[in-house]
Amino acid sequence: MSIRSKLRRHGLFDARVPRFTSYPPATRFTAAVGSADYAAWLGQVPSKQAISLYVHVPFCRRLCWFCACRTQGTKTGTALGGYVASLLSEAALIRRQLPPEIRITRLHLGGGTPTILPPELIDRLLGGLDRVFGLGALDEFSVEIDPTECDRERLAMLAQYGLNRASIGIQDFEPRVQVAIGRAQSLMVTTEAIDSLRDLGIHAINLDLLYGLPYQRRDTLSRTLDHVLQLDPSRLALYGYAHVPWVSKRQVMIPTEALPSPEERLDLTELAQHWLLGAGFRQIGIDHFARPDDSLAIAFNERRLARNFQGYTDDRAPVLIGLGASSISRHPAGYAQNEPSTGRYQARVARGELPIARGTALTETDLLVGHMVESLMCYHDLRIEEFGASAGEAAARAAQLVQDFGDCVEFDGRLLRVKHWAWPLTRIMAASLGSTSEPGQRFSAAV
Ligand SMILES: C=Cc1c2[nH]c(c1C)Cc1[nH]c(c(CCC(=O)O)c1C)Cc1[nH]c(c(C)c1CCC(=O)O)Cc1[nH]c(c(C)c1C=C)C2
Ligand SMILES: C[C@H]1O[C@@H](n2cnc3c(N)ncnc32)[C@H](O)[C@@H]1O
Ligand code: MET
Ligand code: SF4
Repeated sequence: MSIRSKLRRHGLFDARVPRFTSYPPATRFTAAVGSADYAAWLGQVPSKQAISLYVHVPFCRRLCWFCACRTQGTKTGTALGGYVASLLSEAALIRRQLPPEIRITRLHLGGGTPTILPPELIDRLLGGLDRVFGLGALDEFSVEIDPTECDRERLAMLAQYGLNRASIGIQDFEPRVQVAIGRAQSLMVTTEAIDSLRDLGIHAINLDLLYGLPYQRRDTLSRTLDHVLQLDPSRLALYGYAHVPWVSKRQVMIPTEALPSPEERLDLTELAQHWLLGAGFRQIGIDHFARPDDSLAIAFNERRLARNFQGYTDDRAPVLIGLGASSISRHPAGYAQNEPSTGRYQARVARGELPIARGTALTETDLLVGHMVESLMCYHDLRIEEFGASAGEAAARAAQLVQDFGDCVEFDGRLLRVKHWAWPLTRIMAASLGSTSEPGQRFSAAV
């Protein structure tokens, strides 16, 4: 049987599965977790704990039609000052629940478009966060950047606060694809943004690409990859376009008749993998690539990788505090998500409430399955000894994987490895480890 037929038999071309940026996935969060639970979790953070901060800026000057991120358009930017004030109030509310001595080791500004903030608001936000939490112990400070919505002044302000990694949205350079996804972005404006970053001493540069976009074909993707390699990033994310108009209404603008088929999507991702591996990148998990000297590649080699809401990370801090509308926080006890609506988020903060809308507490089983999902998504393998006291249960679940995916895996009782040809099935395998497919839940395509 051909590899394609085997992948088809295991459902690759029709399954819909979570992207597993968390386990349980965000679609399983409920109102059972609220502000009181979150306050209790903050109170349990040990003194001097390493903490990561994520700050969500849900505003964009443009609203690209393909985008499934939580964001809203703003022409004038009048809402930005009030939003930054809410972020700082929320930070103060959180700080009160934490022990006196904490260590913020990572800061990530995401969105949306954080670089929509003018320099004085960047200064107010970062100065404020520094006063509330202390940013003196940061080992990584990263920002998501839209090259069409940033300039030297804003980047220089970020650099003053220690910016040392940037993640730049590209998606695709082909003009016809850009028109179809409502996102015009020239190679020149992208190059200028990257040059400015390098001038400021920021050399850790990640670029985001998508496969599976309308009108994207092998020849167009090859041209995009050619441009991308000339930009010489240290890391690349190659996400599969998730067409989920029930999550993101503006995706109704996407011409669905021009979308590649699932089989063509597999072709496109294989083509890109081939190019990137040939250009000296290492593959990280299901959709990332890194230069061998990039911290993600090093973490992969040392088995220190983790999943987070940005995809992959070498950040192992056990506590992630998310600030801003729709942000998710992670504690050893569970996940808590803020109000997704910016208005409700700001109103609750103004009332002095931790603005939690929903979440999930983690059971022992969630922790084990989450750890197994993370291992499959990071390494395409499971090392049973890594599951410690739960090793017996992990081995039983691995045996179930062998039952369901026998030809795709090798298992000797201690190590389960997904065979290389079967890597595209990783999300499907991960989904089979736990109960994530509640009725009516509509995830993105598996390929
Ligand atoms: C960084 C970009 C993206 C994030 N999520 C998505 C993108 C493109 C896309 C996405 N999010 C969800 C789905 C559907 C389910 C799935 O296929 O896994 C897709 C395609 C679900 C989802 N993700 C988050 C939440 C809260 C949900 C539930 C649905 C909803 O709220 O509408 C969390 C989350 N994901 C991202 C961020 C930044 C984020 C919260 C801060 C990244
Ligand atoms: C933060 C990153 O998330 C990715 N992104 C945004 N929207 C989607 C989607 N619908 N499907 C897949 N990835 C998406 C983009 O690559 C962006 O740069
Ligand atoms: N908003 C930026 C861009 O589109 C960052 C990635 S999308 C969250 O380029
Ligand atoms: S891709 Fe970036 S700029 Fe475009 S709508 Fe999404 S968050 Fe905004």
